[in-house]
Amino acid sequence: MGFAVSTTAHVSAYTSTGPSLQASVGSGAPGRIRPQPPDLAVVWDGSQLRPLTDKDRHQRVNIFTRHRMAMASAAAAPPQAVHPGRVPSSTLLLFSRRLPRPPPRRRRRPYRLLAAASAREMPWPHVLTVAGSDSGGGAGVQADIKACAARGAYCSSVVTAVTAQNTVGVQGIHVVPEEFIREQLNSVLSDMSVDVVKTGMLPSIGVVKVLCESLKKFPVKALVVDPVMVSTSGDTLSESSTISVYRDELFAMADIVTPNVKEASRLLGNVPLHTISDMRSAAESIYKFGPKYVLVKGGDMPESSEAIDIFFDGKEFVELHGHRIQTRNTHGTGCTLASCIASELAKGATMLHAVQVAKNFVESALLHSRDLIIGNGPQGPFDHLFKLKCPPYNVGSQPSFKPDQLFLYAVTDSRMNKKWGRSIKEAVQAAIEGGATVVQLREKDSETREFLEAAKACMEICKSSGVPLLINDRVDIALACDADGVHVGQSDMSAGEVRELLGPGKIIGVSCKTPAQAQQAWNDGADYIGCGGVFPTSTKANNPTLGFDGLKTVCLASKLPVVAIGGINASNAGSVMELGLPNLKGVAVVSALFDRQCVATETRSLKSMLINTCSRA
Ligand SMILES: Cc1ncc(COP(=O)(O)OP(=O)(O)O)c(N)n1
Ligand SMILES: Cc1ncsc1CCOP(=O)(O)O
Ligand SMILES: [Mg+2]
Repeated sequence: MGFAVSTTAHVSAYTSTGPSLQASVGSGAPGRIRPQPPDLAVVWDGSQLRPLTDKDRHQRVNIFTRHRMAMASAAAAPPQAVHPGRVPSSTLLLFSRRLPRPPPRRRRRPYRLLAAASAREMPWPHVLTVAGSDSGGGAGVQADIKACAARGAYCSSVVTAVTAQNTVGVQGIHVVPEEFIREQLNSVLSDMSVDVVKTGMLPSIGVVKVLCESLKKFPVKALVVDPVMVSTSGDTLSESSTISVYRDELFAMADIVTPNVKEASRLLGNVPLHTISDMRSAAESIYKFGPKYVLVKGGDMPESSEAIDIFFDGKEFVELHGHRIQTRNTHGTGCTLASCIASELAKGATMLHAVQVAKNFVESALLHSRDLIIGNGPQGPFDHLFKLKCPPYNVGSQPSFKPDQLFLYAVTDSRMNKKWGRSIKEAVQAAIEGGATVVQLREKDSETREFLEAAKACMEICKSSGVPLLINDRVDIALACDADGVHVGQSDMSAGEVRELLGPGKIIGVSCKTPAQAQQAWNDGADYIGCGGVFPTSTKANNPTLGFDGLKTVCLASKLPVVAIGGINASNAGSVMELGLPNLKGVAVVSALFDRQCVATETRSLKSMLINTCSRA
């Protein structure tokens, strides 16, 4: 008897016997998750089964509530026979009665455990695009998937139509039957924890209605409506009769609607839109159809060196100014912009921020793609994944970070260096000599120019000894001296923004005191987290002490390797490492190394102590 368990998914068997549930012999291979919706979903809280709560829903695990009665009975009489020892608490269990082969000699049909998902598992921001396929790959579903990928969101797709299309224009359209669009929507929305739905080509009234019905059945965090009606080549993609249902039904459900000036004009009965003031009026009129925000895009407005968009939140207008990039490769910009907005919303951004990020992204992509040649027509596609070709991304090296480098993490301090009469360079040299495995320059008082000079000198030392050099807080200094990475705290630039600036090859650390911060660091693309202060410290003022309990809580929640910091020295570092937390990779130390006469000696003895402790464990 028992559960077949793997760390991320579990397949086993489960029987319902009257009002209570009992475990039965495990069957099926660990790690396989069946795609069909389960009949029963319950949460294992570490000691018993309980029904799902709203809180569970916010953990973004897949939750199905098709058989509420079954759930209720599971809660009413928790099965004493179930002791899934290795199933972590807060685990969502999904069961189905649909067995591949009904097992013999059982009076009742057993529930088969389909999957278990820990609430701690990392959510991946998820955008569902409901749009048409562009065979040329520049717009539609293809653009949406690339845009979401570039912005770090997962993108599922419901295809509403298949177009035969290239850089010349649209040669043919095959609309997917409405019932099959409904089936695709059902498949994705019933299973995949979609955060944001983004719409593109919705070819008919029926398709818009099917979408509205599905969204009522499966509500999502946000709906981004790009009212695609006519392609840039002038071909009609949506019957003009859909305009009324767009306005009356879909817009009312939308968080943002993103027409270009031509679309805005059509939505408003072909009113002429020539000026910024016309765009503002159009945004106001479209807002009255019910969306929370409107973005009227002015990229097509002639005779302007700028691409000005109007953002309206019902009260205020924001004029968003961008550069007009001179290129033929603009096919798919609308789809891309809307998908980027959707991705940012899925990641938790506010609407205006999402729009600004999306606009910047499109502008950068156009800039990088302006000389690309794909196809012979007047409208070429652009490169959504241009960043893969940008300098920090193509240096030919794999991201260099290895978690074991956190083992003895030396953090410099300008005041201590002054006190002991040594330069930053001398301090770093000594720490490396003593065996520091990574160095951080934490220079709170230095002038920028002086700091940069010192950082450049330290880079030379670190490079030649193979020890990564990270810069605390100052992304500008890190960029200027080509440091190996940056460490940021909760009030510094976010790790996501730092990643944008540094690229994937650099190391990014984030200070975290809570599981939520650790989760965010992971979402933002950080490489490690620093957690502390573990012990009281006078090096950093007003820094709460977490103690072992706090450190443990954060480590258990973190998907990233952790370095402990705060009041750590030779007498307590061993006890930190002896906590035996698998992702706790080392200790970060300031005063115990640098507020001492001989930095190299202190570093060496702390390292020996750590090595001894860890080799005993
Ligand atoms: C490894 C490591 N962990 C935590 C910190 C603290 O960073 P932060 O929270 O930004 O505080 P300041 O260092 O900026 O005062 C760190 N520097 N390194
Ligand atoms: C930067 C920082 N972040 C949390 S505690 C701390 C200071 C650690 O310094 P020390 O090792 O001297 O206690
Ligand atoms: Mg900081």
